[in-house]
Amino acid sequence: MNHIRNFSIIAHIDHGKSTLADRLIQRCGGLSDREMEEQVLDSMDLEKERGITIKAQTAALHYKARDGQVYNLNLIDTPGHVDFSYEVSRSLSACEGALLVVDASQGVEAQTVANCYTALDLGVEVVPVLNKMDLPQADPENAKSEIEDVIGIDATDAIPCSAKTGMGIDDILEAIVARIPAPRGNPEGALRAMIVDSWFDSYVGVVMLVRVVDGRLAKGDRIKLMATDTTYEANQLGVFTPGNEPRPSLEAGEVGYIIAGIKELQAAKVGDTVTLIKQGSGAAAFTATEALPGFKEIQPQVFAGLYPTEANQYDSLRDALEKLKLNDASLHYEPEVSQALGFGFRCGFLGLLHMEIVQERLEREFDQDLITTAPSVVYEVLKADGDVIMVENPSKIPDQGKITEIREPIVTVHLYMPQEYVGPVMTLANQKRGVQLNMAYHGKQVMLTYELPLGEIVLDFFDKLKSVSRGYASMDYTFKEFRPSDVVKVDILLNGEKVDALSIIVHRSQSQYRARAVVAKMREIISRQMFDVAIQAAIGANIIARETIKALRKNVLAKCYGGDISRKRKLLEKQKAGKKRMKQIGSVEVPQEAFLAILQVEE
Ligand SMILES: Nc1nc2c(ncn2[C@@H]2O[C@H](COP(=O)(O)OP(=O)(O)OP(=O)(O)O)[C@@H](O)[C@H]2O)c(=O)[nH]1
Repeated sequence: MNHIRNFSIIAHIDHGKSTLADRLIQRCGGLSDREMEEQVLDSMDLEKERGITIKAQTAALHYKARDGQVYNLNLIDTPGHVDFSYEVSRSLSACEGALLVVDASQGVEAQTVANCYTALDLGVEVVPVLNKMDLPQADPENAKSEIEDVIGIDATDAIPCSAKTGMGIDDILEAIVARIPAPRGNPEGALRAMIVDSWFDSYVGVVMLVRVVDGRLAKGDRIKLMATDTTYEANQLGVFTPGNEPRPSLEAGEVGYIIAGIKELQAAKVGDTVTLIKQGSGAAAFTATEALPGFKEIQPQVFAGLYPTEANQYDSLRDALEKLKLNDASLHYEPEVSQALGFGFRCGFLGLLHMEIVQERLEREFDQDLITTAPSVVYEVLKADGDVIMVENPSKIPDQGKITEIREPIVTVHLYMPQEYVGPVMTLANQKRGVQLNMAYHGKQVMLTYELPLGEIVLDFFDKLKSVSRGYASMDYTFKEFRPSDVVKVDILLNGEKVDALSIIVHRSQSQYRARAVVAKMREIISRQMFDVAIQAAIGANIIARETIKALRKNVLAKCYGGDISRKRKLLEKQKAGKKRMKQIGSVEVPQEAFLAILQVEE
């Protein structure tokens, strides 16, 4: 164990995390120059385009240090967005150290701060690295003082490097060996290995990436997953280099994979503990009695309806969701019927980004044409008859007369920002019905603690936070409780017909304002039809806002004179193409954007 170092890389987008990881892998002999051309660690196309790493991956490196000893360095990749903060905390907890990569020409950026605090909270040793030193505008002194002021760790020994030219790479490897502690844990104890990540492979089933904390696992051992209380046989073990390399066993301190014939990703939950089951005398000593700390059951936070634009595409949407779910345990879905949209699915996501990713993959990889309804959180409703129900779909909230109380989810939010943005961030949090709990200083960095309704956060809080702080503020949040709140359902009516898929839930104090804004936005979005279209918003039977889209006076073809067939055809084709992502509701054509009007309302 003395020769093992487990570390991850914390970096702001574009500061060079992937380039540095590839450089370390290359230096340790894992990659040829040709492979180096392709960045390896970000494997999904989508991730590349968005620049975020969604699936944690790993590489076991062998490094011969200046002391002549060979070390086994395990790089564990971490995802980088607030929706995935639980995964981040699990992958960081599998490490003893983390490289904090800061672009020396840019200085510290907000996104890294929250992850850095997570690492420090977990007792992970943070080693600052100043990247992009080859750039003429690199300013290492400034970057160092920002690390000290903003993050509050000593940056005297920050390592200057260039992932691009290779400068400083050996110094980083030496620092990993010298400054990051070797893993602790009991090699003789009962096996406890934490699932850092898991994914589905169509050939071998579920692959679990684990960090062995105590004990030892050998090929063929029977294992138990403690949270789900299921048992399997560990029929393949190995490490990633970053390609997979089979091993007969995994020892305490190591990071590697287990393949155990698991068919369903839900069985191998991130953060769960793997232990051993053995038969015979003294067998009990191999089975851990206590799981590793930190496991959490991940619940979807945001729900939205996904509907095919064409009714006959329902089966293919279901197949696509099924396939996506194979590799995304946090995606939930169940069939749902909407009067307006027909058959579709109510889906649960970790957050808005996760929702966007799923939607995009369905469209791109599975060729689905979708209508997505506005995202909503889950509400707890106490009905007049004493029943308590959970409601994930605004249109399913019972009529007002049948409700005693609606409780909305409240989260505790930590907001991190440089001092000068405290004012605007507080204003934003107050606007969103936040209650301030605390304010703490870390150097020039401030941490505000608030309680906020999750419903306000999922709408646009993150984007607003970024815009009021010029990108410098960051946040993380955890669920606290359901709390009674004066929220109401606002229905939207098109030509007098209630459209269930357009219902939203808002706080009563904002209902007038938001209803008016949504209706006005929809008037802009829905194009003129052959007849007048009335858009109304109502709470129960009370209409609280109204707009009218005036009928088109001429039809499209009237614009074409005489018999210019080709022009007519072009126009019609254009209309047809424009029909995509539209839904006929009653006699009104409603485009996708109209369903998301609530997201576009400015405060
Ligand atoms: N000049 C210079 N450019 C670098 C260096 N390291 C990385 N880059 C460039 O910076 C950009 C971002 O690098 P990435 O490695 O993709 O950054 P990342 O942090 O992994 O970004 P994401 O994958 O988007 O999170 C790329 O265009 C790299 O070529 C460096 O040391 N010097």
